[in-house]
Amino acid sequence: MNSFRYTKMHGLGNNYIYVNMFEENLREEELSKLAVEVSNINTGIGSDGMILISPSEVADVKMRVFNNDGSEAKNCGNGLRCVAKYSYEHGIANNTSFKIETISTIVEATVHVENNIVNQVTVNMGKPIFRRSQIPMIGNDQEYAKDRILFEEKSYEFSAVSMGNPHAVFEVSDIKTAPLTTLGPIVEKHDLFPESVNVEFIECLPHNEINFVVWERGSGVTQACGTGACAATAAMIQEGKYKRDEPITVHLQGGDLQITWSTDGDIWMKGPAVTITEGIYYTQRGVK
Ligand SMILES: N[C@H](CCC[C@H](N)C(=O)O)C(=O)O
Repeated sequence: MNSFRYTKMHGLGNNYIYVNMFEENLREEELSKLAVEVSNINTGIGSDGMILISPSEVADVKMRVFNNDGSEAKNCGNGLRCVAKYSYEHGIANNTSFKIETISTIVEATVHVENNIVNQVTVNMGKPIFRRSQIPMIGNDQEYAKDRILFEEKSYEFSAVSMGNPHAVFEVSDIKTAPLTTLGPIVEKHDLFPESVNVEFIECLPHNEINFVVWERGSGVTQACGTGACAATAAMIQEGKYKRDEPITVHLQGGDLQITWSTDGDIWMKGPAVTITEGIYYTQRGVK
């Protein structure tokens, strides 16, 4: 029987099993299946996926993200805040601001500390990508990718944005009636998206507020999606609904994120990170 230590953390209810690879050494070929195993609420620990906190050659720490279907993701906003919290509290990072490497980018995180505990984290998520070919999304290459999908005799228009990972953002009049669990999985695997896609339904409110629900690529409905909140905010500012440099409050099912797209081009995300529990996971897999 093999075992390894884990920490379960969440960002607005978007929860993952975090493994400190400075101390553990899980085998590369087992990672995808292990993510599926630990995410199972009945036979595993239960989570939206697994996140590895590893040494980096180009930043202070590296984050690798596996969805609960075992697919590896290129970025994760809620995961970045939890990795920042963990790294600071466990002495992996020695300053309150430091760099985190992901598959798609290197971001700068700043932890907000009270009595040596990190409750809030601000992350510079870098620049949103709108070019169709870079989402990636098939079709004629546009600078700002909008398209529409017919579903149950209604036409749903969406904007495509990448935050290092792909997002299809649907603006609807009321998210309570959005076809999240019906249209969400169809769009996730739609032929338009060669690498699949995360699917957000949003409702634009006055006073710089957005209501938001998400069907995540590789995990289904989650309580929150940090990169999705950034993607949705960028799309709505691009469409003139809100302004650059003004903080937008995104109301996700698990709580609020503050997203600001600055005129210098970077998107800033501020929100909570919470440690739920830590323990030892036992597995039949040859993980070491
Ligand atoms: N499902 C996403 C990864 C997790 C993103 C989300 N949990 C976040 O907080 O950004 C993908 O496959 O691109």
